[in-house]
Amino acid sequence: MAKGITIVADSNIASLNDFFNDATLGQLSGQTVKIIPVAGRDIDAKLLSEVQPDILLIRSVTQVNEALLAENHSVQFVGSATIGTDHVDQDYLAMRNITFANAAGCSKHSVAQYVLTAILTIRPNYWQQPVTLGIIGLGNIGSTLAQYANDLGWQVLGYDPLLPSSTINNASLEKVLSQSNAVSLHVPLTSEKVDSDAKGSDYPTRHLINAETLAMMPADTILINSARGPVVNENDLKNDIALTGRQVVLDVFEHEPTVADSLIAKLKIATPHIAGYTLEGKLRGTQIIYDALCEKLGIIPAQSMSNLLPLNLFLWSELKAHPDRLSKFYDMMQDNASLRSKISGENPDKQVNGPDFDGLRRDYHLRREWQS
Ligand SMILES: NC(=O)c1ccc[n+]([C@@H]2O[C@H](COP(=O)([O-])OP(=O)(O)OC[C@H]3O[C@@H](n4cnc5c(N)ncnc54)[C@H](O)[C@@H]3O)[C@@H](O)[C@H]2O)c1
Ligand SMILES: O=C(O)[C@H](O)[C@H](O)COP(=O)(O)O
Repeated sequence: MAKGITIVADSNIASLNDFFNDATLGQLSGQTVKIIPVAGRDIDAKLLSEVQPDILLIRSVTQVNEALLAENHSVQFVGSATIGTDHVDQDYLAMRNITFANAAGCSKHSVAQYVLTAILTIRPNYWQQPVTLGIIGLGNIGSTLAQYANDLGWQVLGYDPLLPSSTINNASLEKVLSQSNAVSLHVPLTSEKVDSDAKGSDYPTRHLINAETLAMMPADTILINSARGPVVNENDLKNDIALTGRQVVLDVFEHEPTVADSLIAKLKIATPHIAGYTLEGKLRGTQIIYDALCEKLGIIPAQSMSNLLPLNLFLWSELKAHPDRLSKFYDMMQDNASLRSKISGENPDKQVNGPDFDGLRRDYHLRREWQS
């Protein structure tokens, strides 16, 4: 009897059992598949030492590094059903000869639609008037957002120092910040390169938005962060808002999953890291890591997300024709209210506690991604 395949997986990964089972993974070798679903923050070194799984499937809340895997000698594949990879020490995995896959691009449309919804919820007149949209980071999400902006006839000012100049990568950071009606952040979380450390960046994004860069932005320029919380220095942001009255939308937070009320109270819109949380975005994330695992195992994928998607009637073309239907496509203020309803405690420690923030994400009713 061939040894079975044991998988430890973040229980917040969409449709785990549909993608990872005897039929979808064991059809060649006759192997049985055992999935152990665990809350992402509870996947720890003790668990991996005791269970010794073959495969580890995670999302962004599990830090994958030497501390997690030092006592584990069985994992051969790590899949993160997310775009961001700042929670994974990829150099360590490579040194351990552990295959790694993330879900690049999986929720690019979902996040771009989140940003459009934020801007048009705050300023519905932007449906009809010329807008300059600043985009910092022009990869999968930033470039997708630029497509939607162009579709609305908006001008795009884009800044991405790691990509060649283009029709959207067309401005300095200063120009994007100083000449846009709204600025949206779509960069990975990276730190200063130290010596030959491959993990660092020549263009680090940690605290990219700080007192100096905020001062370059006119007071009425909207700022939206749906990238990673630490891209924005939150103390500097609070001071900027107090000074300028800036309208700011945050989906990610520097000290997530804890979020201080002293910050939330200053925000125009605050949501619990759900910009990518559509059914399509999450299923695509699972599909991509499933396909990568099949490639590792040398088998043909036997499951497709198309089998799992109900009819989707949300059409971007319809919304463009009927902007008044935006709240029926995505009522972002409901997510804003849900997060604010979780604020507890007494000043000066009023905050959203971590378990409540995580609960909002775990129980989130997945939106539908607008189809073109
Ligand atoms: N809030 C959410 O639900 C959510 C969902 C998906 C992704 N994200 C975050 O969004 C980030 C971006 O996603 P993506 O799919 O566009 O990633 P991507 O890797 O396709 O693109 C990121 C781009 O940022 C650029 N970049 C890097 N450093 C920069 C800097 N200092 N200044 C300007 N540009 C810089 C890179 O050159 C790249 O083109 C992810 O890394 C993830 O952290 C958040
Ligand atoms: O990087 C991404 O794909 C998104 O930020 C995603 O939402 C990760 O967050 P998670 O749902 O895994 O906590």
